[in-house]
Amino acid sequence: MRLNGEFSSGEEEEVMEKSEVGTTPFSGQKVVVGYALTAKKKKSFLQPNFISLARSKGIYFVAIDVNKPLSEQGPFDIVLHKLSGEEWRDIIEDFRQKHPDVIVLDPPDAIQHLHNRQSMLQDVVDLNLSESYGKVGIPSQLVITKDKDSSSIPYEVTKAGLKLPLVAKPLVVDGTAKSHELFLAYDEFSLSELEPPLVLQEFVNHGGLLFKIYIVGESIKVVRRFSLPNISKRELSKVAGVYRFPRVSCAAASADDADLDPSIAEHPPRSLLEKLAKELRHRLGLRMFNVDMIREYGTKDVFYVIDINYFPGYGKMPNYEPVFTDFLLNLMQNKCKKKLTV
Ligand SMILES: Nc1ncnc2c1ncn2[C@@H]1O[C@H](COP(=O)(O)OP(=O)(O)OP(=O)(O)O)[C@@H](O)[C@H]1O
Ligand SMILES: O=P(O)(O)O[C@H]1[C@H](O)[C@H](O)[C@H](OP(=O)(O)O)[C@@H](OP(=O)(O)O)[C@@H]1O
Ligand SMILES: [Mg+2]
Ligand SMILES: [Mg+2]
Repeated sequence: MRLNGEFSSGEEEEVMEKSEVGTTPFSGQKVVVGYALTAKKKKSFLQPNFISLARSKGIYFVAIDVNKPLSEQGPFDIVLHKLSGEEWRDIIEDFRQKHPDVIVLDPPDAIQHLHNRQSMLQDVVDLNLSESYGKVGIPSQLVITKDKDSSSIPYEVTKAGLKLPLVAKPLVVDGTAKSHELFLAYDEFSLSELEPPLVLQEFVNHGGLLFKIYIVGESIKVVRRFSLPNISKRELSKVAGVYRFPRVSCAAASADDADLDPSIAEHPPRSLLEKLAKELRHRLGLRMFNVDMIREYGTKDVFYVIDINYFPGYGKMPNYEPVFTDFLLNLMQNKCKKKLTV
């Protein structure tokens, strides 16, 4: 009998027999993880090695059929999801309300908070980290709402006192390629070529290196990626215009093995990352996200968070297979403990 469509095992799909359920460990039980992911995400996240390791620990992944009622599928212990659109948000929220026993990763409202480049960074602003951890802020930024005319942007920028150069980012991040189309602006007048809604963020020199901090529950992994190079005052005085730039800090831009100036490449202090991750997990109400952080060039401990992504490309995080397997098992263990104490 087929249980909820397919199991993903890399390229091939397997069918799970109902009789298989309940034969391997999690305290003698299987853990069934329903997933609702795009084909791209499924490919990058549910890699064969991960599926095998998880299965050896009793974790099974089952594709959710978005065309069928969610409550009629499963039963699931955990639901993993990253799909865009209001319809899906309503479905998953309704499911959470009706099935409080199922761990939904993560709540749709909390994910939605990261879909806006202004609200995503607000919690970093509100953080009050003791300076002994290092300083963490966000670059000065300005939101240009949809109702604003492009021609008013230069005035708005001057009024807000933003310093050039600026990075112009689409306000809404909705999983489309367009929401990752970024521009560097060397003068405020050229910004009127861009289409609101936008976030205009001061460009912070950071020696061309970015720290990607992956958070999975309690676990924190940091990787280094190449980024945009410093922009000198001289360059700024000579160049004008807005320039679209490609996805600079993607996985192909790994700088983990590069021979770099230690003052640029040294990881942010562990104590700072632990405090930051703990606070953000709590404030955002999310367990699966990453944070893009840069160190201001010429400083030792002045950091800026420039981006936070929900359910990022974990398939590119070193050692993601055991980290995720343990994460899922821990969630189950904690759920059992809670049940026992109630
Ligand atoms: N304020 C800034 N100062 C300096 N560099 C920046 C700034 N903002 C963005 N960048 C550079 O541009 C890149 C893309 O910016 P950002 O991470 O905000 O975009 P994104 O489309 O959300 O990326 P992701 O693929 O991580 O979701 C960063 O990785 C960094 O290299
Ligand atoms: O540099 P990372 O790994 O964070 O880049 C991510 C990117 O930020 C998005 O989270 C992508 O996920 P989707 O938004 O779901 O497309 C990731 O793609 P993935 O296919 O690798 O999961 C990027 O890697
Ligand atoms: Mg980013
Ligand atoms: Mg992003």
